[in-house]
Amino acid sequence: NLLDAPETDPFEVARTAAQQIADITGVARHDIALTLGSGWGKAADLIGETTHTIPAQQIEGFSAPALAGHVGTLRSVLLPSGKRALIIGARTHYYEGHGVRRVVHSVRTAAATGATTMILTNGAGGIRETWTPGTPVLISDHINLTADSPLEGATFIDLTDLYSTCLRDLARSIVPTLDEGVYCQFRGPHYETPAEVQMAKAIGGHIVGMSTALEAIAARQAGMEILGLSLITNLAAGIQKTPLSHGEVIEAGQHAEPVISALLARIVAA
Ligand SMILES: Nc1nc2[nH]c(I)nc2c(=O)[nH]1
Repeated sequence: NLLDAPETDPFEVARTAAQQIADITGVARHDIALTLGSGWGKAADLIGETTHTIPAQQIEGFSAPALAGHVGTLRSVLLPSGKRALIIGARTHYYEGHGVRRVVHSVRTAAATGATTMILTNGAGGIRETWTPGTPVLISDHINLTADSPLEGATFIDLTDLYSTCLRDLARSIVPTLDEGVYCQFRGPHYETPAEVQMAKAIGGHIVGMSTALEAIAARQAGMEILGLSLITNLAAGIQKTPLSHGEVIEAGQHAEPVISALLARIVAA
């Protein structure tokens, strides 16, 4: 993959990818982009009319998906407002070991298509006991525990209000019961030990996951306004008394799907 070569300019690859998307879809500019994580896949069908579905590996810099439950496609969706949404169903996770450039390529590509709003969704573990599996929560801030960054060189970027207060207020105006929390991105692919979950809690985290933080930093670098949403599919290790199972996680996501997809559709329509 082009992005693996150090001398490659990742923004050049994103511009190429964006041009390919424009050529294939005939859509010169997309206004909003959404990355749909575990449990959020149905939202694409509810937010508007999909006019084009592109296998992600056809686009420069994207690779085939590594995880069951994730589809490797890019979709152009016509919203009722006439605006265009780019739906990224081809997330690369940091734990795949392809490097941080590949993790954030989809965000950089979305920005290059013209999108100014980035909605990042994921499936995650909850530290708050009140969040039963299937609960969607707004991300208010993040703690990046990957010890990595998508930024290269002396690019000092401010991350204040990274998860737009304005967009969170909008989401809450639609669903007042929406809670929020601080998202901790771990490297994975292992889930946290109970001690690590207690550490995350002690440092101010409420949600544990393996995505999103690095993507949000890249979205801020691209000047996008960001909304983050986690679907709590399990209580984090040690918070619940039984061991975690990937099957349980997928099942909780599928169960919550219609509810959270409708929520996302209403936020996008607003
Ligand atoms: N790190 C981490 N990632 C997750 N993704 C999902 I779905 N559940 C979890 C979890 O409990 N921990």
